[in-house]
Amino acid sequence: MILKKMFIDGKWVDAKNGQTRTIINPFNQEEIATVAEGDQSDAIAAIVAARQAFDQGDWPNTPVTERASIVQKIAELIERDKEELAELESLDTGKTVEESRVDMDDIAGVFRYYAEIGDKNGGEIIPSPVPNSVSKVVHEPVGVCGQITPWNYPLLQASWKLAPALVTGNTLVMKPSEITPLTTVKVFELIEEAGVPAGVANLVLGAGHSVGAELSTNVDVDLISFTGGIETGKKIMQAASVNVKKIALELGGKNPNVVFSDADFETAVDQAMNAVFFHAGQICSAGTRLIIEESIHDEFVKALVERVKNIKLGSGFDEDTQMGPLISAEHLAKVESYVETGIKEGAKLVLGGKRPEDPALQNGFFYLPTIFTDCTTNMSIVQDEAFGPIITVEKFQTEEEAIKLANDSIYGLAGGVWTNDIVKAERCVAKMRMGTVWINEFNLYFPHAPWGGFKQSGIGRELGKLGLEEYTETKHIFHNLDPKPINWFGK
Ligand SMILES: NC(=O)c1ccc[n+]([C@@H]2O[C@H](COP(=O)([O-])OP(=O)(O)OC[C@H]3O[C@@H](n4cnc5c(N)ncnc54)[C@H](O)[C@@H]3O)[C@@H](O)[C@H]2O)c1
Ligand SMILES: C[N+](C)(C)CC=O
Repeated sequence: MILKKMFIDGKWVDAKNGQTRTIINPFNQEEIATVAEGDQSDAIAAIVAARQAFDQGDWPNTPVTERASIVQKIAELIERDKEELAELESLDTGKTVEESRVDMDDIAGVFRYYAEIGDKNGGEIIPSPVPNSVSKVVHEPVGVCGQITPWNYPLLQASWKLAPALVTGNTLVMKPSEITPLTTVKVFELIEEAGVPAGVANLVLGAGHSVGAELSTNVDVDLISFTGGIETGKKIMQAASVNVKKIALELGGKNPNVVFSDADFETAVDQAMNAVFFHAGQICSAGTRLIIEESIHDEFVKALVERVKNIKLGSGFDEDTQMGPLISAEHLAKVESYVETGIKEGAKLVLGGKRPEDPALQNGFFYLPTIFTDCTTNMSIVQDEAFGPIITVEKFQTEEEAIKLANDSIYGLAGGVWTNDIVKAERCVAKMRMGTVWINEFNLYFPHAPWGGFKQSGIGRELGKLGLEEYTETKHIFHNLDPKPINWFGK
């Protein structure tokens, strides 16, 4: 099996310690790749390269139009290699190839978007209170950026960091999740092909506690951008305080999906199902907390169960598969334990709650789509992010109650409201404490709109103009065109 290497200072290298890691397919546990397993020393080498490329290299001062055309070239190369990338992503994560193809289109779109807006952040002249002077604000790259990504959308989450960092003139060290590094390795091949200079974009593979921890603590890293779980996010925030790094955190969610009785019933059922069971619920913005108006609750649950029980589990490479496996044995065990806790807490299991019995699925990390009713906000299955195919159903009688239930979470990533009453919809979303709220929609994101969380779902925003600004420092330049002594202390 070919060894996938790391990319440091423009060279493909093995881990200094010679270690490797085997990557397995979550569908059948077959080995799909061997990759270098770097550690702290490789992270330091990459940070040194990125620091030198920023402090002494040309990249930060390269005209933004030139950087943008390289970012545009990366988008074109991703489109050229879309099928290979999609298949790699599905091998690595278990998601369907159809889903991975959609991801690759989104990813190319993110690079295109930042190539387009990279030169639209040119700063401004501001009115100066001093005669004969010029006051202007400019935006400069932050410096060396550490970028850490999760396993559920490996390349998509990487693209949200790579594209804005590169176009704004930063240098970077990226660490993908150690269990799903393959598409990120491939994209670094494309970054090299597109002509990004040596040392500007570096890739280190390895575990969070070694490579990730070094990126978070090393004083030569100016910004750390992290997407992952809340507990890791807290550690990174603490570590980053060592040199008051800029931090951007995209953390978890426990997202409410509120359905009023006047919503379009069929659409709401269909989308409630999609909101949770797409990618086996391994989505930060999955609509795991279904909050239904009491008058339609029973009928809605019945219709949902009828639809969900037919979801076809299987290989992401089979055309009729609708849901793949979970990512790992550890994650499967975590999901199983959430379900056990839910039962103990008194939630009513109405579907799933176990692994499938189909012999063809026994080597994969599969779990059946699971529905709990009779849930209350004090239950841990309603509060904790299980990150699996589990939906909890709560009911409400009044709009106020619905909003209270929706907001009753430490998280604030995303949420949805289903109703045909546009005034009620606007009233509700105005009160929902989340970074993204959808009306008659769920789980939609696109490059132009910012993404990020309220409350403990994170700090900062990715995508949109704000996603570009995360990678810049703002500088005020004041120029006195007619300097004279002030004589405040006399002559
Ligand atoms: N808000 C968003 O946009 C968004 C998007 C995708 C995923 N997520 C969240 O990601 C989580 C799932 O991903 P995961 O299980 O890979 O998360 P995780 O926190 O376990 O790992 C994420 C990354 O952090 C690294 N890491 C682990 N320990 C570290 C440490 N001490 N220091 C530095 N890095 C460390 C890991 O190696 C990995 O690369 C879920 O909570 C999900 O909601 C959020
Ligand atoms: C941000 N998103 C929705 C693409 C992936 C979350 O896990």
